[in-house]
This record gives sequence, C-alpha cells and structure tokens, in this order.
Amino acid sequence: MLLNQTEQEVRAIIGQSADKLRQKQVGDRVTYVINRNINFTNICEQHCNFCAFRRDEGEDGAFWLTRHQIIEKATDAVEKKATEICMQGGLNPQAKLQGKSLNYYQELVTTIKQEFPQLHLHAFSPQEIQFIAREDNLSYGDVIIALRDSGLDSMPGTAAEVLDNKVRRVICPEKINTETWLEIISLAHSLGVPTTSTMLCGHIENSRQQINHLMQLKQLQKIAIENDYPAKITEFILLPFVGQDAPKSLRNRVGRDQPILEDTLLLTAVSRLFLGELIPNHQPSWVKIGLHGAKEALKWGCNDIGGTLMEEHITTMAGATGGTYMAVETLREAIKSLGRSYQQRNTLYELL
Ligand SMILES: C[S@@+](CC[C@H](N)C(=O)[O-])C[C@H]1O[C@@H](n2cnc3c(N)ncnc32)[C@H](O)[C@@H]1O
Ligand SMILES: Nc1c(NC[C@H](O)[C@H](O)[C@H](O)CO)[nH]c(=O)[nH]c1=O
Ligand SMILES: N[C@@H](Cc1ccc(O)cc1)C(=O)O
Ligand code: SF4
Repeated sequence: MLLNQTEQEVRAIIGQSADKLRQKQVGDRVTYVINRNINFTNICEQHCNFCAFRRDEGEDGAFWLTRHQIIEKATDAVEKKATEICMQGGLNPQAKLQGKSLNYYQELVTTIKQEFPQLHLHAFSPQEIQFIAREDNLSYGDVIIALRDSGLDSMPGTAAEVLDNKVRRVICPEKINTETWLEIISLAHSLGVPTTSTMLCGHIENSRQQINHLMQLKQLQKIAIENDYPAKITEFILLPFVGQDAPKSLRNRVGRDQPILEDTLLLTAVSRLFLGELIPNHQPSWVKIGLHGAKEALKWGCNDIGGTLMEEHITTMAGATGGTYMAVETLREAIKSLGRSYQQRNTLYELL
C-alpha cells in the first residue's frame, strides 16, 4: 500500500510518479483563480469536532453579515478583479425569510448576482443543501434547482470530510452521512451544477479509509460521465486538519496542532495517481500548509495553486498559519520560482 510507505526514498519515488502523471495529463502550467471567500455567518446548530469556526447565537465571536456587508465585500472583490465568490456558512436555523430557509439562501444568491451577474457564485456544501431541505421540508432536488435558477453556478464539495460513516460518527456525528453526501453531489451534477471534491485528512482516519474515500469520488465522476450529466467534479482539494484551536476532544486525540507536511505530500501524490484521468485538477490548500507547503505540493501532483481568497475564517480560526489573502503577484511569483508558467483560470478551469 503506497500510503503506508515510511522511507523517504520510497515516498520520493511515489511523488515523482505523481509529478510525471501530472505533467502527462495537464502539462507544466499552474493555474490560479482570483476569488473571495464570504462566510455569511458562523452561527451553527452542529458541533463538528474539528470545527473552531462555529458559534452559538449570542456567543462571543458569533457573526452574521448583513446584506449590505455582503455587497461591500463583493464590490471589493470585483475591484480586485475577482471572477468568483466562494460562499459557505454555519447552519443557522434563524436564517429564514418569510419562515423559509430557502428564501434566505436564495436572497444570498440574488444579492450577489443582481449586483454582479458576471461573478461566478461557488456556494453551499451538500451539508447546507440538506439543512435547507430539512428545515423547509423540501427534496434536495427542489433546493438545488431553486438555488441554481436564482444564480448559483457551482457548489463546493466540502462536508465530505472522510467518506466513511465510522469516521464521521467521531468527527462530525451530526453531519449528513456518506450516502447523502454522494447523493447530493450526484444530483447537483445531474441538474447541471458542477462541484469540487475534498478530503479532510490527517486526523483519525487510516489509509484504507483514505483510499476508499478516493474510490467513492472516482465512482461519482464515472456516474456523471457515463450518464452524460451536464456537470461533474472540477477538482480535488486535500484539506489537512488543523488542530491547534479545534475542539479539545479531537485535538487531543490527534495530538498535534498543525498538519504533517510529509504525510500531506504523500497523500497528494497518491490522490493524483489514484484519481487518474477522472479528476485531472488537483489543488493544495495554502491556508492550511502555507505557501511553502503549497509549492511543494505542486511538485507532488498538484497543478493549481488555488485562489486569492482575500479573507479566510474557517481554518484560520482553527489556528492555520498559511494566511488569509494571497495577492495575484505572490501566487505568480511562487509558481515562477518552481520554473513553471502561470495562468489565470475561472472556477470551471477555463483559462482566462
Ligand atoms: C466549516 S464548513 C462550512 C460549510 C458547512 N457548515 C459545512 O460544514 O459543510 C467547510 C469545511 O471546512 C473544513 N474545516 C473545518 N474545520 C477545519 C479544520 N480545523 N481543519 C481543516 N479543515 C477544516 C471542513 O472540511 C468543512 O467541511
Ligand atoms: N483550499 C481552500 C479553498 N479552495 C477553494 C478555491 O479557492 C476555489 O474556490 C476553488 O478552486 C474553485 O474555484 N478555499 C478556502 O476557502 N479555503 C481553502 O483552504
Ligand atoms: N472552505 C473550505 C475550503 C474549500 C472551499 C471551497 C471548495 O470548493 C473546496 C474547499 C475550508 O476552508 O476548508
Ligand atoms: S463544519 Fe460546518 S456544520 Fe460543522 S460545526 Fe463547522 S460550520 Fe457547523
């Protein structure tokens, strides 16, 4: 099993194989996207054991942005030439309009899209879709169609964590299970909404569970392609767990504050080898492993350096040290220093 290799020389060979495959599949060019995160609230009814972002209503540090604040952030993003807004939030049962969660989320979408129709709105994880459906007693399809028709362009494949119900019962016992995550992502593809895919790694999961996670992503992509769905998975992003300020239960069990870069790189390489031609775009998270780590990951199978983000709260609140904003020039310099060329892309990996 590749993931169980501990010797540095053996790991290096796995990395080189992934790097070669990356080169063959997508060439040497490294892409980036100019985007802005907007986390509209951190008030959340759930209590995931890795999450330092969530707050109860009224608790210290709880926030809930107004429409005006959201427009201000989007305006600033457009001034900085952003093509994408990435929007996710806590699951806040108070976030309703005329008694409906869907109305509130649709208003989030139209707030941005009416003002800036050219912006690509990448928003709402499968967990958020399930939350709206449950609150309003709607089907997942009803929710996705309504948001899509209001202007939602694509969805983050977050909330995947590790697609293993045993792991989920420990790290996110209140979250949707594996089957529901897969169902909602596949439904989005069939309804013409592209998604990304992620894995929250480096906590309690074992290598068999990591491989099984990748296998399920592969299967999802096969379903989208074989059924000729109008959308599919655009990229894979490894999200290494940051434990420093995460809830003590998980932090102490994992026993470390920051991700181990060497392990992240090995999994980066194995993900490239394993997902193969089905998911050709791979992105590291500079928020979680730093720009230095992201540059390394570009030698271990990644071909994209991610987004400018402009602000980041979720893992920064967990103690991530990678920063919250990367200027375009910084991303380009990082790519150039590897002897590779850079290219701006949009959310769907079309070159700009
Ligand atoms: C915070 S949620 C926001 C959307 C929504 N509340 C949900 O859970 O789907 C987005 C993702 O952030 C990631 N995340 C949260 N805390 C993290 C941590 N301490 N380290 C690394 N990733 C983390 C998880 O993968 C999670 O699915
Ligand atoms: N790695 C992180 C991301 N990545 C997502 C990208 O920025 C972008 O939205 C995607 O590639 C679609 O174009 N976003 C975060 O908020 N935090 C990360 O750590
Ligand atoms: N917001 C997620 C990262 C993310 C965002 C959008 C994506 O499509 C994928 C990953 C985090 O901080 O962990
Ligand atoms: S990961 Fe998402 S659902 Fe879980 S507690 Fe954090 S904000 Fe809430």
